[in-house]
Amino acid sequence: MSEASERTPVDVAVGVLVAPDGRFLLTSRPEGKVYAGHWEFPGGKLEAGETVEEALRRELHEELGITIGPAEPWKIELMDYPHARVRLHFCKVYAWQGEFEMRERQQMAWQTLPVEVVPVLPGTVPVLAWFAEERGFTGATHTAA
Ligand SMILES: Nc1nc2c([nH]c(=O)n2[C@H]2C[C@H](O)[C@@H](COP(=O)(O)OP(=O)(O)OP(=O)(O)O)O2)c(=O)[nH]1
Repeated sequence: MSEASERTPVDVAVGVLVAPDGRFLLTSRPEGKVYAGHWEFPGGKLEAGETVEEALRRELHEELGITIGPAEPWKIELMDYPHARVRLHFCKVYAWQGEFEMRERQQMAWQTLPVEVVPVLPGTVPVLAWFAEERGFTGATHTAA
């Protein structure tokens, strides 16, 4: 792969599931993926022809076994990793149906600020800062790995 195509951003749909009590869902990256064991918001790459919402609905069904209601676009963030450049489309989701099943043997944790699980994925850190701003939370949002 040429350097230029390696650095073309890959679009990723990411779900920020918010429960009625304000807690949000983090999941750990499965074994075998880059950053395995790091905590993130669940989601994955768009497939050809998919919208962000379609990709999110598919990914959360594949990974967590749930069917999401509407996905509300929230923020877009570009991240440069050594392995890839990704454009993260964070969407808030307030409604879903079905029981959670960790279909990739990942772990899940409902969290609030400050986040207790460690380590969090670098691409997750800005989201915690947006939550802090929204919620008037001051102080460290997470424990640095
Ligand atoms: N799901 C998710 N991915 C994130 C977040 N922050 C962040 O930088 N990323 C990055 C990590 C990965 O490079 C990319 C997502 O790709 P992935 O490998 O999880 O997606 P996928 O499930 O489609 O994977 P695969 O089929 O290619 O194995 O986005 C986040 O909060 N959630």
